Amino acid sequence: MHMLALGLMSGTSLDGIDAALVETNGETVRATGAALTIAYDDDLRNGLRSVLGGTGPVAEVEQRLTQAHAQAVQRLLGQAGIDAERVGVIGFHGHTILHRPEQRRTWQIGDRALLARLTGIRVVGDFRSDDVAAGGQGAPLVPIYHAALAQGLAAPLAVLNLGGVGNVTWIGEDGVLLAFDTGPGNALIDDWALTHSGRPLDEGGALAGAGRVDEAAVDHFARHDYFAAIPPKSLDRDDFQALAASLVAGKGAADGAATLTAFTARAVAEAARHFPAPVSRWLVCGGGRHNPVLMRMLAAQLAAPVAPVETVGWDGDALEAQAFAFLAVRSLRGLPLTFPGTTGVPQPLTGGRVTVF
Ligand SMILES: Nc1ncnc2c1ncn2[C@@H]1O[C@H](COP(=O)(O)OP(=O)(O)OP(=O)(O)O)[C@@H](O)[C@H]1O
Ligand SMILES: CC(=O)N[C@H]1[C@@H]2OC[C@@H](O2)[C@@H](O)[C@@H]1O[C@H](C)C(=O)O
Repeated sequence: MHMLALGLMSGTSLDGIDAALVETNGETVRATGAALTIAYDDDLRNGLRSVLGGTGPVAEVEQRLTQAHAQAVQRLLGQAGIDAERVGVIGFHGHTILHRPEQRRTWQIGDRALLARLTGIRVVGDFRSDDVAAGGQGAPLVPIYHAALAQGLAAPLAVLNLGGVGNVTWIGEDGVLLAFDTGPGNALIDDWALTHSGRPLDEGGALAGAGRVDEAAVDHFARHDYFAAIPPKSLDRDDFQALAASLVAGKGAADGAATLTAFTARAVAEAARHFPAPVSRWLVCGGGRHNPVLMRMLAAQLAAPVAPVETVGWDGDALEAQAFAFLAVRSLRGLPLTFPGTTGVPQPLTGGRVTVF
């Protein structure tokens, strides 16, 4: 049975909370509804930064983060004119502060019971733990949603998400999936922009567009073991931070931004080498598709056409939040969230924990 579900995602780029409504039975999507993003205020963003890695005032930041999510729910429902009683479930990803699947650890903060109490809606969260406990990568989780949306499109195709980290879903004929994190998405570019321009992102790729790419640095970057490793594989937000920082140290603002942007594009090109068969096109979602310099670099490096997901009628800003609505419904129904081809888990596996208010 289809139900109205509300998905919430606080992504690795630390830009804010995405919230979206979806009508789904966890297998097909009948309709997507309203969506919004609430940017973090500096206090909460700094609070989140201070607990990355799993240390610092985690409990206090978790409470503030959960309250901000409750406000996102109220605002979305207010804007859409929908009563909370009509929403069957909230899919609450929380915020990843630690991701070490090789140690069978992944940690998303977010207080399900508090969110359920504040909204009066049952909440599914903790989507990654069961997968990691079973030996999976715990990420990416969105591929099964990509596959649901892509029903009817010509395969093979690739759906690329450029958030803080990049991840890709290769969808073959008969819906076969291979998915993994590609490398850095926007996080390195954002951090560089903040340090060198005082702004939390390279708006429109303005900095990168004015700079020159250091191709030798890009080649060096591409020799990192991660790119040759056979997928599935996943990353923490800052896994490439030290390497990237050393490769752009001493560069001017524009050249550094150009080179970091080229790292992201090259990581995607390296990812394509692992595909079982070439794709007919790349559909791009996530904030990175708003960066025209990054999109141009991708188009120059990839063999198939590259376009934002809007070309096929999807909403590239709301897609991850929609996915957690979809995954929450799958969780309630006991349907698997992860698969050998998406996280490397030995068998298709259910996941998520439900809390009723
Ligand atoms: N107009 C723009 N110009 C350049 N970059 C942009 C623009 N808009 C968004 N971005 C980039 O997209 C990022 C946000 O992307 P998104 O919301 O997809 O990330 P996320 O969901 O937090 O991450 P993840 O998918 O890793 O969880 C911003 O931090 C910024 O780097
Ligand atoms: C551990 C974690 O939170 N990973 C995020 C991150 O951001 C992008 C990429 O790295 C992806 O693996 C994942 O998020 C999306 C929503 C996913 O699981 O599909």
